[in-house]
Amino acid sequence: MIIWLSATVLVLIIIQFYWSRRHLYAAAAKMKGPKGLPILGNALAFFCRSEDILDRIKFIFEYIDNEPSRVWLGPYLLISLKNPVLLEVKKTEIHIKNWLLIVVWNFQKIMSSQKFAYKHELYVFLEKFAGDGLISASGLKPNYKVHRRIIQPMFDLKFVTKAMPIIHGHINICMKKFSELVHKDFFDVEKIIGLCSIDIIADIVMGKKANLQQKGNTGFCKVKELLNIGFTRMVKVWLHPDFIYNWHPLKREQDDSLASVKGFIKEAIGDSKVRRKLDKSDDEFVPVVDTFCKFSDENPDIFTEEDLVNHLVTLLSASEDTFSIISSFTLLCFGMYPDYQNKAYEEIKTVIGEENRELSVEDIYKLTYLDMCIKDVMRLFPIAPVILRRTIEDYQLDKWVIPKGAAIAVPIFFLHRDPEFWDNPEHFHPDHFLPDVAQKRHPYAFMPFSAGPRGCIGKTLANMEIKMFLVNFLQRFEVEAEGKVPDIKLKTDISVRAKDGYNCRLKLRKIQ
Ligand code: HEM
Repeated sequence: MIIWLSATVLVLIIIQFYWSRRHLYAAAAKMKGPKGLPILGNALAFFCRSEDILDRIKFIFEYIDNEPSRVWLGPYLLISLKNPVLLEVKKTEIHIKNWLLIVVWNFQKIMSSQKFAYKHELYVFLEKFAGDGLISASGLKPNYKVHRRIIQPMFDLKFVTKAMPIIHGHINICMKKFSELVHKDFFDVEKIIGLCSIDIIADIVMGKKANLQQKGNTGFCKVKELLNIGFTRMVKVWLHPDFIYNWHPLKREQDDSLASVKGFIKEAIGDSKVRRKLDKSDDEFVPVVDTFCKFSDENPDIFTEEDLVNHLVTLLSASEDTFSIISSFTLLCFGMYPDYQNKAYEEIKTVIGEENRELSVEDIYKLTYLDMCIKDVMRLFPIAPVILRRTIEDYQLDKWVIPKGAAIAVPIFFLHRDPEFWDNPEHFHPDHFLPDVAQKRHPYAFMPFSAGPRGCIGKTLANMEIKMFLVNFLQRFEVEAEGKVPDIKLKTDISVRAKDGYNCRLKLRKIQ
């Protein structure tokens, strides 16, 4: 009797579950997409080693053409919008006002619309350690917008300009490390740049001297590990239920990494309290942690102690290795395509000269060819291969319905290599960004920093760091690498990376 009753209850629960989601199934049935299994959908594609996840994402998305297409990740419906025109939905509104018929072309852009500025439920696995930090916050709670409005201006050009001498100091140390490796065998440049990247972020965001370039990697704080664990959990649906995950070795790793990160942050907050008691002139650089702590002290209701920690975890994770990954990929590309490297160097020689000196914002803005090179690197190797937005109401998109509760998946990696928008999609080809060529391209065909209200707040800082690094590097060294871009094997955790490292060989530049 009890078995019969339990079975009936279970069946009723399953029916109720499917019935409540019928609008998702109806919408998905009208879309193309890879075949999946009942319940699991396409989730088993990710039953693989972590380093093969990008290949599996590629495998799934290669099925997908320019129409909205569906992928089921267990119970989650992801709708891929690969066509940038669909990311910018044209909707006609007709109003009758004072007997006049007014037709309004309302360009409701998915990427730039507040209506689509909500992160999908899958980000909850990042929220587990970064709480309502900007990257993981769904955006549904009112404090998201308030916090974004407070934090975004903290990374403006004024902040970056003041940070430039500090960044320059760390890059100088990095150059000394590179000069020890000149004319040696191939080595992974990211191992050197990565430490410089952490030294910079520890200094300008956390107000701490990590000195990893001098001391070597001493474990620092395990923020990268945390992000990777969160990402693994996002894509592997069998790790979603807490009762399974809590027994998995990743949970212990997560607890251990979180303790290390929070310990580091608490220390930085303590140091900040001491530092803020000292008098400072207005021109002096103020690390982000001090601005945060001051704001939190003055507005404890808006910016609680918990918010403070969550935002610092987020900023550390967003900035710890983004600079080093893009700079390393750029060196790899320059090594593989020496003509472009020479052209970038010639521009630096003309604009800045051959002398190593502190750079100004104006210097950096004049380096238009270098800018084109970096953009093409970010096209080929976007940090985030796919981003997910949540739909909060049914949305009619041409003949399709994007149902409430589905995720809009924006496959940035695939947009960036779509032959419809790029002449030479699989190769490093800075001419993709010649002004007259770029002008003709759809703006959403290139989104390395995402776009709109959930776009990256660290864009100016990242661009400046990368360019400062490359100017200093190219003034001193020539880089060589084997193969061409299609030979670089890629993987992704939270960021796209080179599977086999960024192996380059250095020569001292001959100054003519
Ligand atoms: C080359 C370097 C960088 C790239 C390519 C990059 C790219 C991105 C992308 C694609 C997103 C959207 C993520 C999503 O929607 O899931 C994002 C968001 C974000 N980035 Fe960056 N980022 C870079 C550097 C930085 C740096 C240095 C910082 C810190 C200062 C930073 C802070 C953030 C934050 C806080 C968000 C979340 C914004 C929000 O949702 O309100 N990023 N970034």
